[in-house]
Amino acid sequence: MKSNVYVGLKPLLGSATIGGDLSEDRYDYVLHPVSNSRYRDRVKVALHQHHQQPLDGTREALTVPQLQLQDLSVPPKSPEGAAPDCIGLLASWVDMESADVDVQELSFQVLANEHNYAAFVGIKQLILAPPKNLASINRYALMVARLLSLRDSNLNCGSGENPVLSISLPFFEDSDPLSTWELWCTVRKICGYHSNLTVSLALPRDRVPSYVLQRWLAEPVTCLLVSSSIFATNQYNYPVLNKFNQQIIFEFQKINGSSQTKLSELCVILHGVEKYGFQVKGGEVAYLEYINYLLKRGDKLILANPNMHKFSEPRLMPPLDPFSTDISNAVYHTFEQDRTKYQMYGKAIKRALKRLITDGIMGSKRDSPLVVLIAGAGRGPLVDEAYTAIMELRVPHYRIIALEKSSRAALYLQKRKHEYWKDSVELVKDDACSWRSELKVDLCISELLGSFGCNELAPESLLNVEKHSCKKTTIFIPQSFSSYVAPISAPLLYQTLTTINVPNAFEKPWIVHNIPHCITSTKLNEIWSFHHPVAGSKLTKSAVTEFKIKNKCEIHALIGLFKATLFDDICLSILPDGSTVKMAEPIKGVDGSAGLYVKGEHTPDMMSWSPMVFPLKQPFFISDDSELELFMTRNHDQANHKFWYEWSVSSFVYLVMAENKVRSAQSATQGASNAALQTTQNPNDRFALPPALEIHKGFDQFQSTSNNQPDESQHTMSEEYDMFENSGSENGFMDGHGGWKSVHDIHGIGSKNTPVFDLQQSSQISIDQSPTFEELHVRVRTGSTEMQNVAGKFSWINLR
Ligand SMILES: C[S@@+](CC[C@H](N)C(=O)[O-])C[C@H]1O[C@@H](n2cnc3c(N)ncnc32)[C@H](O)[C@@H]1O
Repeated sequence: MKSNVYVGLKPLLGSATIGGDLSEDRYDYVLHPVSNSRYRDRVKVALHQHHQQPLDGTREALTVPQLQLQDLSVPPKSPEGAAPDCIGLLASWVDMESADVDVQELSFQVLANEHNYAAFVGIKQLILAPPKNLASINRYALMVARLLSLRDSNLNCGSGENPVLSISLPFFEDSDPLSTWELWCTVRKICGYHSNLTVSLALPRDRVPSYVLQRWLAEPVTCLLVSSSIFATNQYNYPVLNKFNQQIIFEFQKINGSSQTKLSELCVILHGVEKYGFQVKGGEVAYLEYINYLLKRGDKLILANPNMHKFSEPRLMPPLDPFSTDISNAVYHTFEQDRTKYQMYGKAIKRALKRLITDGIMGSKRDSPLVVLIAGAGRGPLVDEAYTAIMELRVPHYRIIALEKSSRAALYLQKRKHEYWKDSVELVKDDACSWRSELKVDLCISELLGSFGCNELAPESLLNVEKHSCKKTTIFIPQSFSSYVAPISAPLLYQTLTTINVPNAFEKPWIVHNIPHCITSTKLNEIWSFHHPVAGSKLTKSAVTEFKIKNKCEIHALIGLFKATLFDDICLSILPDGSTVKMAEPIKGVDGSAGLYVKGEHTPDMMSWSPMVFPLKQPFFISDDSELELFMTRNHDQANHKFWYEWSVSSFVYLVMAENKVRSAQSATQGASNAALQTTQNPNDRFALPPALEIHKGFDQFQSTSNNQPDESQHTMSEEYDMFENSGSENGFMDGHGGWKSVHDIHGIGSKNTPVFDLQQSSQISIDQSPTFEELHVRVRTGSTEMQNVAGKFSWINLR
């Protein structure tokens, strides 16, 4: 197990280069601009000369000079150097979003030169300044995409591994806490979810809403930028971080870089320490010592808590199919490590046996023995639990039958029978689906549960036993189990599925182990459940379920989870702790009242099941205050011996309209196949609209209505030079507000050209609510995905 969290420093601009300053050796990384002001000046001259050429056919293409040794802030490293590794800062004085094609080209060439140099000398990561203007975000993103595509040419000419490009952004903005995430989402989408594109976040000055933190935890964050200005001092005048920033670092530490495909590490980068270092006890180095202390404390906590540790690699696996294939020995071995699961089973078995005794099903002087069946015994751990319980309860007359279809697992059962069970367990090597016996079972124990509950076909497997070998009083362990779903944002999952060498990977369910994801709905929904005996109930299910989505998000998949009631109140659950769960049917509380909502709780320390996901072929963007409707099926096709799932989602928004407007809207949408307009006059049967109705415009909408394009014909020389003049020196962090300040300071962007993403101005439209007409709530479909795995074409289990 390895921690992949490191500490870096951005030294004062113009201070010694790598290895020159001893204090830098205490860091894992130093952050340096790739080129210096000399290069900027040379580029400036080149542009000037270009513009002085006559505007006729003789004008030569703009060519930016190559980097010279004197232009470099990061000189080529000698291999024997013990200096810390370098993270490069790309030039922030270029204008990636310029409408002037010359400036655009110049900007690209500068960044490309820096990028190619970084690739050549082996710099693993380059940090890019944020976009300056939301209205021209497409130009920014396309420039990033162009830089990322340098990859192929570099690799072809043997220039070494291309560096990761990391866009620096504030954690959030007060006016719209997800606006910086949305910006990132737009850029990475345009860049095709490139695996070399990551984000570096400036730790905030103010508390982050938890949904924003959750969102970022699933994104490929490679650096946390920590300005010395956000530190407070403790009673001894040492620099310390606020609790919420400590929490942010800890949460990212738990992720341990596993949200990225390339670097798989996180660097906490301190900057500006020279500004306040003299004011705090311990000086500049006290900041580093404090971050090291936080990371050590975090590591200890993580290692002490098995539920927390994410120090193992993220993995994507096809779900196990113990129904139609045999499980490998290694998988059995892994199952058997989970003591918690067997302890829960042991408890449930003991309690069920006691119930059978008190109910008189088996009296001490009974002639017929108590019959316990373990259906799908594997290598025997549940037989152990049953045997131990029977011994402890001194059941005088019993039969234990271990039924297993795998002949290899049966070999282990045979060995165990002689060594541990004193030959008092009967072994049957057979398939539960066809097993016939004269016996009637009192207690039927099985563990045929998948991560989605029913996906390992427990209902199908036990049907025959229920029909032929059970009686009315038979107790089943588990008694019942339910499947739960929720939409998730999981960029790494999407990236992995686009590159994985599996045909139709998006049409199949997967098991995700340690792949960071964020549940984007307010609740998880129970979708269906099975109660043993299942005979008489339908094994095919079809469900429509709705989720409320409060905050804009991009959905990559549906997560599937389960909870099983083993016996009474003894449960196994992989629902996330603290989640709110909406049940399919109201359930009775202890006070007798019925409710739809319960709190989810993961069985502590249980590790056997990782979540299942049903991927979406395309990332699905959903705006604030939307509803997501999931359609899902579980298909048991007896005639064709085939089992499969199908799924698709649609998004809706609710509008409040005056009655006459609804009528005109309805006629406008008539015949439109992808738009559904439904009205309801009862606002309580759908989730409530915001009290003062507003339509929160999404980022895309802003782009399409923006009129901010500069008039290219009015381009002047003075504008060209602004690009160079605005690259002022670092300002104190204390004198700025908002998260952008910290990001700008990292790049030395002066206050004069502060990018203004005035989302407030553009994000809301008020609707006149004067109550002239009766208000109607209108449900408008805003998007739909394709139905996936139709008819089990790509993913199915053979029922034969
Ligand atoms: C998920 S494993 C659990 C095994 C055991 N409880 C453990 O913890 O190792 C399910 C077991 O049931 C067996 N199994 C699945 N379907 C079966 C069937 N129809 N008949 C008999 N055994 C079955 C599999 O071979 C496998 O050994």
